[in-house]
Amino acid sequence: MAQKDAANGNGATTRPPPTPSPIRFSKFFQANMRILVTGGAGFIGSHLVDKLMENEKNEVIVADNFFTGSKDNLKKWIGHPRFELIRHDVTEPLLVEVDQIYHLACPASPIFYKHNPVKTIKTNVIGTLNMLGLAKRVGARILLTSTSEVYGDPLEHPQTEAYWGNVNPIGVRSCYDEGKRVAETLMFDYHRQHGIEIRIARIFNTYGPRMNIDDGRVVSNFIAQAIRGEALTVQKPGTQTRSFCYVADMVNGLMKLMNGDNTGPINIGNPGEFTMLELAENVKELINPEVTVTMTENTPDDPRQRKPDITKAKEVLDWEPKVVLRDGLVLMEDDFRERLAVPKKTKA
Ligand SMILES: NC(=O)c1ccc[n+]([C@@H]2O[C@H](COP(=O)([O-])OP(=O)(O)OC[C@H]3O[C@@H](n4cnc5c(N)ncnc54)[C@H](O)[C@@H]3O)[C@@H](O)[C@H]2O)c1
Ligand SMILES: O=C(O)[C@H]1O[C@H](OP(=O)(O)OP(=O)(O)OC[C@H]2O[C@@H](n3ccc(=O)[nH]c3=O)[C@H](O)[C@@H]2O)[C@H](O)[C@@H](O)[C@@H]1O
Repeated sequence: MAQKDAANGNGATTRPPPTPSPIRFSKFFQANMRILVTGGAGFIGSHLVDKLMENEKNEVIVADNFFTGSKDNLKKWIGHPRFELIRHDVTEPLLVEVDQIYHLACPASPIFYKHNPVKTIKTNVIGTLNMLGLAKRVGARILLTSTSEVYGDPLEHPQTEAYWGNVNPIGVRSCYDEGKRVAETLMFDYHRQHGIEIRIARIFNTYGPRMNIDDGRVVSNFIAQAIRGEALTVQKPGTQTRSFCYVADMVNGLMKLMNGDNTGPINIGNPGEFTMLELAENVKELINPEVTVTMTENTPDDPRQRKPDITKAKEVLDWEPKVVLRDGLVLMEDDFRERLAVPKKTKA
């Protein structure tokens, strides 16, 4: 049946979605849900895989080129009969029989996505096109992890999904934020033209265990610096804001979106908003009060403020984040201390 998305305000679809493979209707078919996670060796992807694998009815396939991800993040599943790991670059077509596709593959930290901007935009555009082609071929539902960066340097605050954004189309961040905007366009065009079942999550800054230690993003930088006893590098002016979501909350939101009825786009994030100076003070107080805070140069087009309006997520997904920043930072500290081999000092 054609998916009705009038409620999402995006116009009616013109065609019904493709039917799944005939084997689905075979009497002896083992009715497991086959789920592809692109970018599943990365930070959010590997936490999502852990959660999906908890359900014994799920078979999970990860496709990743290991640019910023690692097999280490998935080591507990390698060899498991319901799990497969494929070294694959999403800029090349992929043919697998699956029911759902979580499409996460894309470098996310600004230092990585700016490293090879042409590759970043190819990943967003050709990669998403390839995954939509796969969804069309096998009749799978596909979820795209878009980003709050589609709002650019937002002039509306907080950001609702109705805001069209303020994005520099030719700046150094454009490979990522314009790339994700085109990816969203492709998703809706495949939905309207071919009836593909789509879901779009607009993710706001997410943090937690397993982030790359030298990832370059602000939470991982500050925590690693505090543990190593180095100065926390606040980029100027330090009054810019972000809203940080703990990864377990994020994964719950993504799964609710995938398994619900609304195409999105839906903001998934934690509305608790902090300046970078406030974040540094929190990390310092919780992890190492002896470190100093140093001001460093910023990069071009850094958004000055960002905070999700999550009214839609609450209403249509019955989702809201549970972990407050100070609790999440402590959970992340334990993981970083273990990987950096720097145990917590015990009080004498
Ligand atoms: N973490 C955040 O704060 C955040 C915010 C907004 C959106 N997102 C989106 O969520 C997704 C996951 O982000 P993350 O924080 O886990 O980042 P990450 O860098 O840890 O994970 C990305 C994964 O994609 C893989 N990858 C990159 N290019 C690929 C390609 N061409 N083919 C196959 N695999 C490829 C990487 O190797 C890595 O495993 C991304 O799409 C990102 O844009 C993340
Ligand atoms: O949530 C999102 O939508 C996007 O957020 C991040 O992009 P950004 O907010 O720029 O993330 P960071 O690199 O962590 O920077 C956040 C702020 O911290 C500042 N910063 C960063 C690093 C640092 O050491 N010190 C510091 O003050 C930056 O100037 C910036 O203002 C992610 O990296 C993107 O993948 C994601 O799509």
